[in-house]
Amino acid sequence: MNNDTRIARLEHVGKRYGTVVALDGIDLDIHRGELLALLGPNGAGKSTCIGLLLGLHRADSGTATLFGEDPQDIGPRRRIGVMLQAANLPATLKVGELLRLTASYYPDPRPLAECASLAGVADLLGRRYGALSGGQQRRVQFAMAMAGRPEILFLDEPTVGMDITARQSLWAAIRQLVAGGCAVVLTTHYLEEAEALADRVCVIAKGKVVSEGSVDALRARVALRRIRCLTSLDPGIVAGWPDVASVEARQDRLAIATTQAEVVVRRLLHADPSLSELEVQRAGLAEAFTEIARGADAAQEAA
Ligand SMILES: Nc1ncnc2c1ncn2[C@@H]1O[C@H](COP(=O)(O)OP(=O)(O)OP(=O)(O)O)[C@@H](O)[C@H]1O
Repeated sequence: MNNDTRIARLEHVGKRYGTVVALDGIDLDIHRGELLALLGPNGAGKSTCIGLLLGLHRADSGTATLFGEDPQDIGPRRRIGVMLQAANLPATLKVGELLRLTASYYPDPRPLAECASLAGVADLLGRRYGALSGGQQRRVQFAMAMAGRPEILFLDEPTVGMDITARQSLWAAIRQLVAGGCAVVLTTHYLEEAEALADRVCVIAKGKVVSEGSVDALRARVALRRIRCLTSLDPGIVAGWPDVASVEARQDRLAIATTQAEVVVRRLLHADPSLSELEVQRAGLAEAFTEIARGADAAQEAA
């Protein structure tokens, strides 16, 4: 990607909390208008990366920059929007009041009605924040995060606690912001969320980037494919065939994992001519992620 489009950077950043190494010389670039998903197990260092770019912490070594400046300066901070995991907002304020207050911090705020409609909180404006459900509160936080027309939006696990409809409408709103040129840095444990939204995925483990690329590129690293079918074949026998990595059986349905889908499909059709509902799928991001994390662990043990 073109270096001129970089708007936020971590360069060789190290960060410790006492004896805990949270970031171990990490490099990360965020480019204008992209949606970058940060993935990684609990404690990998994702929130610490975001905290450094927001100017909430200082790096022990290396540098963090936002629009080429120190993230603790007010200039770059006016150009970002944030939705953190924990938001401590005054419970007695009404949603409309919270949105107006947030807009007042910015030189050219987005109109309140637009924020409310994008975040799906237009019908909550008169309600007290503290009386909202967890999912509704998250949507209000999202509306606040975009109030200043940010050039980068940091979303730390934004859809935790949301039902499926709320999650999908938040995804639609995120897509709309990205289409309008806003960069988004998203951390999530929902891999289908990264799969649905991300241009680029960075997998972090133990304070380092262990893998990086498009969703498709990461998926392609996993050669495994999954065959599903309805068959009377004995799962134990299929599990013993060459090239079959695993077999899961539920009643007459089999799910077979293999790197040689064509070979196994041919053998299945030959062994059971009445086999039906055949499906072959490439592994998803979830499988790729598990394999990358396992590979990173093995590399660390070998070092
Ligand atoms: N304020 C703090 N004091 C002490 N240790 C901390 C602090 N914040 C984070 N850590 C430690 O730093 C490491 C990285 O934490 P971080 O919150 O960045 O991980 P994460 O990838 O965001 O995890 P999660 O997916 O659980 O949110 C962890 O070992 C965590 O315990």
